[in-house]
Amino acid sequence: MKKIVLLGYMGCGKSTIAQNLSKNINIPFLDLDKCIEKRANLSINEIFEQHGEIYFRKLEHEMFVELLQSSENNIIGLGGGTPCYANNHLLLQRDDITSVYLKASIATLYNRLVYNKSKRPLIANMNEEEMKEFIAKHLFDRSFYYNHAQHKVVVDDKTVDETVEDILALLA
Ligand SMILES: Nc1ncnc2c1ncn2[C@@H]1O[C@H](COP(=O)(O)OP(=O)(O)OP(=O)(O)O)[C@@H](O)[C@H]1O
Ligand SMILES: O=C(O)C1=C[C@@H](O)[C@@H](O)[C@H](O)C1
Ligand SMILES: [Mg+2]
Repeated sequence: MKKIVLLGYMGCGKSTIAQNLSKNINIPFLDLDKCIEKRANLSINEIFEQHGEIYFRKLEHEMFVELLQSSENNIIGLGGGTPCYANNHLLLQRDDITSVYLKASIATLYNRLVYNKSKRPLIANMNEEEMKEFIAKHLFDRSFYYNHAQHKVVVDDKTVDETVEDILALLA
């Protein structure tokens, strides 16, 4: 089986869906954000605060390339911004991987992120109105990159199990 790469905006469910998919098909899950934190020995927030976003994007690209190079079979959950920097979107089209964009609407993303923003440095300090506007604009800008995935699964109004089923159908 090819490596499976899940991508999409912050809060679309990459980590949650990947963990469930991993249990279902018994393939290990690697969360790119967690791999970066381990390598840097700092949280994502600390990397942004101490070194800035450009440094983070460099680490993110290096780690993504490294994970794709390994011969191990796994599911990789990307960071929300991974496809949008360093030409990472082109890597999504490699023949030796299956890439899936978990597509969520602005409303779904807002509802999931509004009480869960402290560990997400891009939105951590925004109020509700600012967040709504930010997500709408940001998702619009990023969609170009997300749409380079080989497959798209809409996650709105679906349970975790339903989304996992949709991905399994793509892999069958
Ligand atoms: N049907 C659903 N599918 C996936 N996640 C859901 C669902 N319903 C609620 N959630 C919740 O949405 C939140 C965001 O999910 P998750 O952290 O997996 O997103 P993410 O894409 O990995 O975000 P990030 O890019 O910030 O790491 C979690 O709190 C999760 O429990
Ligand atoms: O959307 C983004 O740009 C980010 C999403 C998170 O997964 C982290 O990778 C980081 O907070 C940046
Ligand atoms: Mg995640």
